[in-house]
Amino acid sequence: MRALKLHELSLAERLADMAVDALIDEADLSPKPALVDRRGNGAHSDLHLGLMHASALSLWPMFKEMADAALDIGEVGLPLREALGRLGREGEQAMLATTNGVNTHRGAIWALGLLTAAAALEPQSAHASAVTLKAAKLALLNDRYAPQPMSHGAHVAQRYGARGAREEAQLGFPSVLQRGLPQLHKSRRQNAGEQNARLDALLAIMTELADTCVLYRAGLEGQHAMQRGAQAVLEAGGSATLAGRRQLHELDQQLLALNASPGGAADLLAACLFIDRLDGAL
Ligand SMILES: CC(C)(COP(=O)(O)OP(=O)(O)OC[C@H]1O[C@@H](n2cnc3c(N)ncnc32)[C@H](O[C@H]2O[C@H](COP(=O)(O)OP(=O)(O)OP(=O)(O)O)[C@@H](O)[C@H]2O)[C@@H]1O)[C@@H](O)C(=O)NCCC(=O)NCCS
Ligand SMILES: Nc1ncnc2[nH]cnc12
Repeated sequence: MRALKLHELSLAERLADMAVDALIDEADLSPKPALVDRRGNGAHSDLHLGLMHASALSLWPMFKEMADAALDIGEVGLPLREALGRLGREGEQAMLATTNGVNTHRGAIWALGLLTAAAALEPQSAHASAVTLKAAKLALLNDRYAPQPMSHGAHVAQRYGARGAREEAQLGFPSVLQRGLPQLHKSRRQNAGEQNARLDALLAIMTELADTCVLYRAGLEGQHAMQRGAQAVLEAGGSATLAGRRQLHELDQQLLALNASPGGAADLLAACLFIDRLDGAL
C-alpha cells in the first residue's frame, strides 16, 4: 500500500517555496559587494540578514496567491496583470509590516511575482526563455490601478534616462537570460563551486545593469564603479580564483565608499536562481 502523505504540495505552493528559497539563497550568498550577506549589512544601516529572511518568508502567501491567480485565470491578459498588481501591493504591505517600514524586496516582488505567475501558466514548458517571455508580456500590460509614486526608480529614470525594473521585465529579463544564467552555467562547468558560481552570476548581472538603487545613491560614478569592478572580477578569473577574490574585495570597498548598494542586481540574481531551479522541476 502506498504510504499516506499528510500533505502533498500544490503547484502554487511549490512555486512559492521556490521563490522564497531563491530570495533566501540570494540573501545568504557571501561575500556580495556592498549588499547584506552573512558577513554584515553592506551599505545599509537599516537592513540585516535576519530581516532579509523574515521579509522573504512574509512573501510566501503572496507568491502562492499569484500562482493560484495565474492557474485560475489561465492566460496572459489584463485580468491576470491587474490581479498580480493588487497582490503585489498587498505583498509590499506585508513586507513593510514585517520589516517595520524598510524596503527589503520591492524589486523582487515585481520580478519574482511576474516569473512565478508565468511559470504557473504553463508548468509543462517552464523553461527559461518561455517563462521570461510570458513574464514580459504580463509586464507590458498596463495595470490601471497601479499608483504612480515618485519612486527612486522614477527619479533616476528622469535624471539619467535609466531603464529600471519595469523595463528589465518588459524586455524579458535580459540581465538574467543573457548574463546571469549563462555565467552561472559556465562557472559550474568550470567547477567553481556552487557559491562561487552564484557570485559570478551576480557579477555578470552587474556588468551591464542600470541599477536604479546604485544610481539613486551614487549617480553615474557608482554605476561605473559597479559595472567596471564586476567586469574586473570576471576577467581576473571569477570568484573561485585568488586574483578574482582580490578584485571582488576591491569592488566591495569601492561600493561601500560610495554608499552604493546594488539591490536591483541582487533581486535579479534571485530571479536567476528561481529560473535555474524551475528547469525540469515542475
Ligand atoms: C514597476 C515597479 C518595479 C516599480 O518600479 P520603480 O522603478 O518605479 O520603483 P523603485 O521602487 O524605485 O524600483 C523598484 C526596485 O527594483 C529593483 N531594481 C532597481 N534597478 C533595477 C533594474 N535595473 N532591474 C531590475 N530591478 C531593479 C530595486 O529593488 C531592490 O532595491 C530595493 C531597495 O531600493 P530603495 O528603496 O531605492 O532602497 P535604498 O537605496 O536602500 O533606500 P534608502 O535607504 O536610501 O531610502 C530593495 O527592496 C530591492 O528589492 C528597486 O528598489 C514595481 O515595483 C511596482 O509597480 N510596484 C507596485 C506593486 C505592483 O504592481 N507589483 C506588481 C507585482 S507583479
Ligand atoms: N542582499 C541584499 N542586500 C541589500 N539589498 C537587497 N535587496 C535585495 N537583496 C538585497
